[in-house]
Amino acid sequence: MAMALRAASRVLLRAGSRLGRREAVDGARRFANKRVLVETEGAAGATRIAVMKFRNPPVNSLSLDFLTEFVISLEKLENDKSIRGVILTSDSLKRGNQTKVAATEKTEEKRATRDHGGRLQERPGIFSAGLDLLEMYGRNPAHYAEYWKAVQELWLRLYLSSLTLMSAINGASPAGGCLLAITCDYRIMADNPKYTIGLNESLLGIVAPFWLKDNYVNTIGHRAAERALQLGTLFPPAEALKVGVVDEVVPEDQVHSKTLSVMAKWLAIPDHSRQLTKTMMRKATADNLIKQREADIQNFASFISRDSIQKSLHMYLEKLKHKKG
Ligand SMILES: CCCCCCCCCCC/C=C/C(=O)SCCNC(=O)CCNC(=O)[C@H](O)C(C)(C)COP(=O)(O)OP(=O)(O)OC[C@H]1O[C@@H](n2cnc3c(N)ncnc32)[C@H](O)[C@@H]1OP(=O)(O)O
Repeated sequence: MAMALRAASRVLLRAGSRLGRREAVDGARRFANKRVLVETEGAAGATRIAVMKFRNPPVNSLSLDFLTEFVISLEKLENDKSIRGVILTSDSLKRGNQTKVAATEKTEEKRATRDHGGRLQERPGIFSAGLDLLEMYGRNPAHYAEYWKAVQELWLRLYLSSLTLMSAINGASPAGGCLLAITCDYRIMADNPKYTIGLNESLLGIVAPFWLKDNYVNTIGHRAAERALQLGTLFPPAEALKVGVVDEVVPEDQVHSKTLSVMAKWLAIPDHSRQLTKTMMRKATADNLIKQREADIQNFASFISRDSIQKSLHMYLEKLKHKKG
């Protein structure tokens, strides 16, 4: 009987659910899609916290597949009544023995950093490189529309989430990476001057959409957002803290523990009053997009299809490819 149970549980653990794999690890629970790993902490029956780790090599860009998996994972957590708080972070760790594959190799796999066993690796020190430039360059308008709908969906889900969301920013966080962070209720950033955060779209020759601009204004205020958006400012941690893009800066090895302790304070507040307050603060901003979603998709598709914009993106991609260091 015991053997049969063990065999059955092995089968269950191996079986991939529609949403991804589910495993039991050291008492904690986890499920994983290919690009998002979700680990939950806390005893069964008690309030639990989930940590969503991005692992979309090489730079956690928000590709269509990543956005889809992210939304599925978030929905799953929203539906789990024992989960009240979620931490967004990158799975990218400093690892040794990495080799950057030649820039002349074009496919996604080949662009990634690999270890000596040839396995794909995240590049270290990146929270998220933002929207995937390859989803916005050299594709057709139908693809742009599909992609933008997915970007909107993720933003709406995060911005209106009833969960307490925190970001543990353990790396560079430009543009769409900053978007992920500023949808959260609280942001803690690693104190590493190599990491920057902000909306740098203007440097790429593109423009942040109005709803992202609104989210930024709600976070850092109108004047600071006006200046930072025009200049495409990427703030190092100390400046990000000063302007209010992040709420705390802590030594890199304390980002996770600090986020957990802040989360515990937030979870001491009754859910219903915190959630109603959050909705009161955010609904108008989200409704502004909801009522004109389709027009926003069409605007994006036609804007990004323009020759001049494609040319800017091409130049930016080339610059990234040939940059030193
Ligand atoms: C009229 C108004 C209408 C409204 C229309 C709206 C318009 C659209 C607005 C959309 C809003 C856009 C938001 C965005 O998020 S755009 C993306 C912005 N992201 C960036 O600028 C980040 C660029 N990347 C970097 O700065 C660095 O890569 C980074 C600091 C993240 C990491 O540096 P590192 O040195 O570690 O790694 P590499 O630079 O060598 O990069 C490794 C490979 O990854 C490729 N890469 C990097 N970023 C991206 C990306 N965002 N998407 C796709 N690919 C990316 C990079 O090219 C390297 O590739 P190779 O190995 O082939 O060289």
